[in-house]
Amino acid sequence: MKRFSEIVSQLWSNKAPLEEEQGRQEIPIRILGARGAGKTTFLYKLYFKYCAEKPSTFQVFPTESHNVEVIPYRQFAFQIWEFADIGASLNYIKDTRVIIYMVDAVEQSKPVVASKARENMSWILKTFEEELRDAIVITVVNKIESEGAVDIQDLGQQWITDPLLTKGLRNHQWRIFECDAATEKGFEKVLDYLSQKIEMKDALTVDVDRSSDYNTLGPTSPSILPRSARRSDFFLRRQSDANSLSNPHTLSHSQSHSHLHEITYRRDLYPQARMPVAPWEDLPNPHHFKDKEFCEWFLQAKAFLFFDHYSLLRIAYLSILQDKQDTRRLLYSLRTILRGIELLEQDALRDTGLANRRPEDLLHESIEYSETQTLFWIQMVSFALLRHPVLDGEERDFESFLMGCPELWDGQGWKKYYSPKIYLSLKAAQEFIPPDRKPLPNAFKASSLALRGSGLKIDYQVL
Ligand SMILES: Nc1nc2c(ncn2[C@@H]2O[C@H](COP(=O)(O)OP(=O)(O)OP(=O)(O)O)[C@@H](O)[C@H]2O)c(=O)[nH]1
Ligand SMILES: [Mg+2]
Repeated sequence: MKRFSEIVSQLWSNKAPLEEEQGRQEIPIRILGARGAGKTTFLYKLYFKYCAEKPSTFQVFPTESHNVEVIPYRQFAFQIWEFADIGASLNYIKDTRVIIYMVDAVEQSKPVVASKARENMSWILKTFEEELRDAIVITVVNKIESEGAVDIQDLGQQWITDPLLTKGLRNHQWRIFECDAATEKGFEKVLDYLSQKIEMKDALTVDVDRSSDYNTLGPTSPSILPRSARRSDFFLRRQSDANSLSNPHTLSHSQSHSHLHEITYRRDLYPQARMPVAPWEDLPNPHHFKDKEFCEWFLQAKAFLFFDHYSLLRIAYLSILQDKQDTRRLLYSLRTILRGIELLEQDALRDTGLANRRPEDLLHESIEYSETQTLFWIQMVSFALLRHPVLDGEERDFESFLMGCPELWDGQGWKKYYSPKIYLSLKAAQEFIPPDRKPLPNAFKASSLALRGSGLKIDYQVL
């Protein structure tokens, strides 16, 4: 094993003594990737950051076979190996806990290079499926600060829509990270993520007592919990908080989503849905957005940390106020976003090994997708706007609007109009069903009203 640090250890007096590595749990990590991706630079930038003073000149040469260093980080000693190419790594893949697949962000803009990387990764995952069963697999997009670098969201999208890769990654909680080894940007995110994952896996597999008690896991795995999802806001309860075992919507939840997932929309009409590829904790909390940002983010169907009743009312309000609202697009974005959140939740649950339970702490406040429920709330907001119209020239943000409409705060308000049997049914999730208890308050024709905010153009009969 060639340890660069052993060769140069005489040169720097404050190199971390080997004893410091002792007492830490050693974690084998393999960095794979095409030549020139920056694997050696990444390793030695880490080494100089955490183990030794950086020399005045630091030059990397193409790796002949492999390099390895031990980087102390938190309670771990990351034993990081990087290889010249895949061939050089084959004998070492089976004994690793982490695979980092590194790609060059600039090179990835070339379709041939990008597809080669995906092909290589698929091959590794398939060939070493058994050996890598418990490994953490991540992709690191290096040189992200360079001109011509790809957007990692786009790259992530390519990876998760590649059928072979998706198959290979299905048993891994794969994530994509960006970094720039030249400037050391993004290093901590990668190391923090790995530390956290390893900590969680160890807690589940080694300490049986702890793994059986979710509460003891909580503090050790903060990032999987949608912490910012637990709002302290005074209004609005979870729309589906009436869910219980006898709730037909709950029972048909997975079925309902899988069906909805099959609904196809004309992609040329709408921006392509972006599935969440960032680490869970990086997703934005919708309550932190200003109205305009929130609307833009939503209409691009980009992932949120959660999407609650409050967010639904908000997008309804903002889109009604826009002259060219497009309800189909709204439904499309909402469906995509909620599906993304559902996938993240499953991921988080799988991380905790508690897939068969829904521990209280993991419950976020996201609504579930339902066409009837969405259109019902759009209609309620529309009605509220009739009663509290926004005058031309008046700027009223959603928060102020909502403050004046307490009737919207209660997520259970639908019960006056619908029986739970209808409102929570699978059919209602898939298509709009008119209320069975009493008619919607403003079942008007959009063209018959001149007030701003009343021009809801929904192509549903009831409207
Ligand atoms: N601009 C920029 N250049 C980088 C970055 N990381 C590495 N490089 C450069 O990319 C080139 C290749 O880097 P290496 O670290 O040798 O890449 P490698 O993956 O180890 O390559 P092989 O050993 O040949 O497999 C070198 O010239 C590095 O200086 C980065 O983040 N930004
Ligand atoms: Mg190298």
